[in-house]
Parts: sequence; C-alpha cells; structure tokens
Amino acid sequence: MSKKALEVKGLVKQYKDLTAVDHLSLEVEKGKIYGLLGPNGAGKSTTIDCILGMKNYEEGEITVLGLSANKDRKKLYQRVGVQFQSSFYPERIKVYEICEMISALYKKPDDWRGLLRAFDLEKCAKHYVASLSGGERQKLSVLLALIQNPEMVFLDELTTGLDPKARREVWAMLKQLNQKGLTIFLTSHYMDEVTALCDKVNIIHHGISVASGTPEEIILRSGMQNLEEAYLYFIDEKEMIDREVAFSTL
Ligand SMILES: Nc1ncnc2c1ncn2[C@@H]1O[C@H](COP(=O)(O)OP(=O)(O)OP(=O)(O)O)[C@@H](O)[C@H]1O
Repeated sequence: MSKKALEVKGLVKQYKDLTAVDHLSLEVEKGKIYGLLGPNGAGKSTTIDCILGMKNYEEGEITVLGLSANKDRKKLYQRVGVQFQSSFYPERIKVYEICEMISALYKKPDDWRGLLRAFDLEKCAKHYVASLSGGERQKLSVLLALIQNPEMVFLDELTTGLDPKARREVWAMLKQLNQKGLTIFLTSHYMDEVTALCDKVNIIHHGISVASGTPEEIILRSGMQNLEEAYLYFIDEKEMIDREVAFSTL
C-alpha cells in the first residue's frame, strides 16, 4: 500500500496572464502534518483548490489518497475533510444544525457533540453561526472539516483570528487526531504554529517552491536561528533573484 497521502507533480495554474502556481511538486506521507507556507498571494489557496478539484489547472498530475479529485470526487470527499471559509455557511443556521447537516452527508461521522466540547463551542450550540465571534467561527470551520472522521484534512489558514489559548487548543486537538493517524495539510502565516505542528513544510513564493523539508532542515539550510527568520531569508532570496532576472532582461 502506498505511503503517500498526496502527490502533486508539476502543477501549473494560470489566471489569464498570472501564473499563480508554477510547476509545483510536493508529496505528503500518510500520517504526517504538512505545511504550505508563503506570503499573501503566493498561491497557497489556489494550490489547495486545484488539489481538491475546485479549480481547473493547465498542467500537472495530482493524486489524493490514490484518487483524482477530477475523476473520483465523490469517493474522495468521503475520505477528505476540507475547512471552508466561514462565509461559505448559510447565515440563518444554528451551530448544532450545521453540525447535524454536515454529519448527515457522511457514512461514518464523528460524534459532533464531542467535537463541540473539545473545541469549547458547546455553549454556542444553539447560537446562529452568523452571531459567533470571528474566532468561534474559525474554530467551527476546523471542527466541521473533522466531523466526517476524515483520513486527511485540508486546513487553509488554520488559526487566523484565534486568541492564543484557542490556538493552542486547536493545535492540541489536531496533534491528538494526527497521533491517531490523521494526515493534515495546512497553510498558516504563523511560524510558531508551523514549528509546533508540521513534520514538513514547503515555502512558496509567486507560485514557485523556494524551500522544502523539515523545519529543522530549512532552518539549517538558511543559516538562521528559527523558522520565521529562515522563511524571510528564502522569500528575500527569491525576490532578489526575480529582480536580477528582470534587470538582465531590460
Ligand atoms: N479567481 C482569480 N482570478 C484571478 N486571480 C486570482 C484568482 N484567485 C487568486 N488569484 C491571484 O492568484 C494569486 C494567488 O492567490 P492565492 O489566493 O492562491 O494566494 P494565497 O497564497 O492563498 O494568499 P493568502 O495568504 O493571501 O491567502 C494572487 O496573486 C491572487 O490575486
């Protein structure tokens, strides 16, 4: 049986003249936590959308849990959890109603009441989703991605807007699920989060991979002290190369 949960080979995604993802390749092993990092507009969400078959792409091959999102979408969505942005949910729906609704879509859902407790959202069960605070909505979006008991989960901007305590609660929850075998693919702008969670990371800039490996390998290669400094080092280096290329073609 393959050890790979995700394989992306030579992904190219264009928006008219803009190459948002430029020959990106990556692999995620089953049972690991993988972080896709990069500045605003680097191409992270676009990559996830292509992986999940929500966007067409010009070139590349993508396999998730041995399936193609374009060919086997139904099968894949039974096995993969996706964190949608909170704006995706209907306004006039209560927290417990959306939990019930999403649970009903899957064959072996988790106990959503237990998840509400674990995410400290039990007190909000009868509140309208629209009335939740930004952080509560963010936690709910992570919870909803886990409700189906997935083998792999895609979490885009995992803890944006969460307070420090809530962030740590979400990390602990994800680590616990990861120890039980859940493969996690996440994007984040917080390097402490990435250091705490990720086995491997890939830093992209203008859709191109500029560094990948374990956080330790990336720090070592950059000669810096921590992942945040290493991240900035690789982003700066790429910008310098881009400037030199632009200059030499003048
Ligand atoms: N539908 C679209 N049409 C045209 N351009 C788009 C579209 N969606 C994204 N882009 C552009 O593609 C690039 C990559 O966007 P993307 O949302 O993938 O970046 P990101 O790394 O997820 O950024 P952020 O960290 O800000 O969420 C950006 O320059 C963005 O403006």
